[in-house]
Amino acid sequence: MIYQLYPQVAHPYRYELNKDMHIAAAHFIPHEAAGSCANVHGHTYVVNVTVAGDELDESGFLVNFQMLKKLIHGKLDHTLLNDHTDWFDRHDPNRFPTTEVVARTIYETIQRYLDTLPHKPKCLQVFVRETPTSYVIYRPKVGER
Ligand SMILES: Nc1nc2c(c(=O)[nH]1)N=C([C@H](O)[C@H](O)COP(=O)(O)OP(=O)(O)OP(=O)(O)O)CN2
Ligand SMILES: [Zn+2]
Repeated sequence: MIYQLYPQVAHPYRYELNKDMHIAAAHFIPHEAAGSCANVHGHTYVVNVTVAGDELDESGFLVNFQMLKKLIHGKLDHTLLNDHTDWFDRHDPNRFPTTEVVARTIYETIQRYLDTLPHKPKCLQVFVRETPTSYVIYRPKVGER
């Protein structure tokens, strides 16, 4: 159970929802600057996703919480992140499985799904905590949301 307060994002929308997920996964950062993190090791990632919009769908949902979980937890939980070559690439630093890239790629995955919905909700923030002392927030630029 996660009951954590996350940084707020200011927005003009009527509805905002947040979905928390715990993801147990391993990774390694394929670069010498990562030091010991270049070796395979594991985390329980704590992820919070913020979605907003003005309209609900025919179910009364902004977006189904279960769909957000399926898209992210369903793909990554109990996996080696580096194996997801559609998300990560050992030859491109913008696609190494760092906390920054994990947060951005979660955003991209969710927004791609939201873009298929007729009422067009927006993902405004993705919070990813990799360790008790390290987290990243990814937010799209104002013109993208
Ligand atoms: N900007 C980033 N720096 C580091 C990342 C990252 O994704 N982005 N990742 C790592 C390692 O993967 C590591 O798992 C996490 O690093 P760190 O916060 O140093 O973990 P510790 O638990 O050892 O932190 P302490 O505060 O020292 O206990 C490294 N850097
Ligand atoms: Zn790590």
